[in-house]
Amino acid sequence: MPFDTTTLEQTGEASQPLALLGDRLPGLIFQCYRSAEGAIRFPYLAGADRRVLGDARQRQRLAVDGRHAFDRVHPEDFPRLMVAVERSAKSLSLIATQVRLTRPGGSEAWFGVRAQPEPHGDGTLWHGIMVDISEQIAHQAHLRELSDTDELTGLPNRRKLMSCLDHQLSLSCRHGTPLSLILFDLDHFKRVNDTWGHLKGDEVLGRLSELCQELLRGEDMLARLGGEEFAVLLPLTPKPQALNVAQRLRERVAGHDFGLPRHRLTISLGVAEYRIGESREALIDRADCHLYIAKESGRNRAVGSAEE
Ligand SMILES: Nc1nc2c(ncn2[C@@H]2O[C@H](COP(=O)(O)OP(=O)(O)OP(=O)(O)O)[C@@H](O)[C@H]2O)c(=O)[nH]1
Repeated sequence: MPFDTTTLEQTGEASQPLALLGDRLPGLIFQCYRSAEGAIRFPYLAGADRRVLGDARQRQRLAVDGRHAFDRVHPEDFPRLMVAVERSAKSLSLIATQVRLTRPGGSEAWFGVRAQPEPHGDGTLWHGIMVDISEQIAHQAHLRELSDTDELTGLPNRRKLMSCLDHQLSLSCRHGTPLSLILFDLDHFKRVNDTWGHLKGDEVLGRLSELCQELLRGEDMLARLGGEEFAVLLPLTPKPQALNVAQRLRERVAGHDFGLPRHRLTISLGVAEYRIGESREALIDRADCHLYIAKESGRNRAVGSAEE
């Protein structure tokens, strides 16, 4: 049965309040029809945000050929949206997803999409709603950032390091690329707190973070694990190069004046390169074991193997 686009708008008197509401509704209500051959049309569009799909003329065209509506979807979100549409058409299940759309002026907005499908003629008809959720997405990003950041130093915290480590380990496994981890710890930091006070200790931790950050490449991740313990994740880096980085960090800290009268600060470092297939914990344990050896063998040194 061919799809009649007029029937949806000719629903009699009862449609009058709905049409008024539709214009003012902060969002977008739509019907989307896809034929068995894959042709897409938007026979019904309403709501204040319908303008996201273009001016009146452009929207009228969508009633005949809806492909251009998808030009507004962010390229990163497009495949996910298409998968959701396919799955929904096949199983007649609700589409519930989030996509970025480019408004006609060029600005980008996140929309939450919900659409219920039903078989119609030889194709599928969705009844859907889209709401601008940009503020919620920004708020969520802010909360995520807070939960991933160490308050004192502004560095990524342990939680963030662990999730990046998981990601980098899977890349390393898949592509066989090297990956190294440095764990380091300030030597005798307790003395700093005991002698100059906790506030000065905090200041030292902040300055130490800046110093180390300056030495590292953009793709390396410096994180504070807690207390006076830090980690550096070095993607695409085999152990000899990671040991070089560790030595440079050590020298940089030992040569820096932290403003502590007659006192120089040093760090001890443990370095380990990821062995394809080992667990995250095993890698951390090996780096930690090397750090322990560095401490035991006199501090202010970088250790990359258990034999040292
Ligand atoms: N100021 C400050 N001190 C901290 C913070 N977190 C941990 N510390 C201090 O770091 C010190 C760590 O002491 P220890 O674990 O004995 O280690 P250390 O004195 O550095 O000795 P080694 O690691 O063996 O060289 C303690 O005094 C903690 O109070 C912090 O956020 N701020």
